[in-house]
Amino acid sequence: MTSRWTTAVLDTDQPGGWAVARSPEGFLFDDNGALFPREWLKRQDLSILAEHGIGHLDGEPVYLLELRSTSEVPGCSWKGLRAFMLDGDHTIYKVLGYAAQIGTWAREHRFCGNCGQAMTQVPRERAMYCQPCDLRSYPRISPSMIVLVTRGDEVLLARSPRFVTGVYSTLAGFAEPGESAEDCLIREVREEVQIEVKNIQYMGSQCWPFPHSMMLGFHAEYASGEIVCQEDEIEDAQWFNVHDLPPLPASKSIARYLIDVYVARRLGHAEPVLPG
Ligand SMILES: NC(=O)C1=CN([C@@H]2O[C@H](COP(=O)(O)OP(=O)(O)OC[C@H]3O[C@@H](n4cnc5c(N)ncnc54)[C@H](O)[C@@H]3O)[C@@H](O)[C@H]2O)C=CC1
Ligand SMILES: [Mg+2]
Ligand SMILES: [Zn+2]
Repeated sequence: MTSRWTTAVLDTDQPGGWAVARSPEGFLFDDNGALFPREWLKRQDLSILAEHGIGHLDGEPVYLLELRSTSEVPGCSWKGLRAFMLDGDHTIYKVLGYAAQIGTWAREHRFCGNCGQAMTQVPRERAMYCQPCDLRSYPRISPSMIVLVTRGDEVLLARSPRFVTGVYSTLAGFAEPGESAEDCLIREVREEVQIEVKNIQYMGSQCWPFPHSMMLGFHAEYASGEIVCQEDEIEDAQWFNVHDLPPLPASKSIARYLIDVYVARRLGHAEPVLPG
């Protein structure tokens, strides 16, 4: 099956195509969704910081208008990326997730980190360039490990104070310089719950554009230790029986996938598919 959405670096001097608009309040949308005819959108009263050609949807070029501030557009409203993930078409969420990552990165790399001078967009490449330093900055991606630790019929799930009330999820954390994926996973589980794990198995990955994580998902078995929650980071962590699980993360997340796969295996059900 060919993908409906492919990323590309498009020339913003070319006319036509679709456009999405992103402000501090999220993406613009109306009854037809978040994609607007680009020429129409550019005639609206928007405070455009930058324009990026980001790819093709069903063969049509798509651009991002990154705005300085939120403006009123008649008949339209603004909505955050998370809401598009939860209730929208998955392909549109992929377009908007990519747009959000490019918009954030370009906005945060307008000036050279080495000399402080203004950087420029490199034509035909997704990079910002500082001529005096001959320095290119590419979109930032932050690898994060996410792991479901299990002990027979039990799974280890935890709550961060940032989660929706009642929801428990798998453990996760950002890789630090000098670490392998496995080193990071072992350290994060130790730090967050003081548990040791064994038999680490890679399960799959997922782009998580909040704002620029690349989630690498694993399964690991419990080896030793008693749960001790990390202060401030982990509000509660428990072993839950697969027959008696708490409220879980959103169905399209890799956290949910890791849990659903394990439960399906234990109960002999069909395995779910990880949303790309
Ligand atoms: N897609 C999914 O199913 C899930 C995704 N996640 C994502 O995984 C990522 C990591 O999870 P957390 O438990 O929050 O991480 P974590 O356990 O490493 O703790 C977060 C702390 O890491 C530091 N930090 C923030 N950004 C960083 C970066 N880019 N590199 C290194 N350190 C950084 C900050 O001190 C922050 O308070 C987050 O982006 C989170 O949204 C987490 C759970 C589920
Ligand atoms: Mg964490
Ligand atoms: Zn420079």
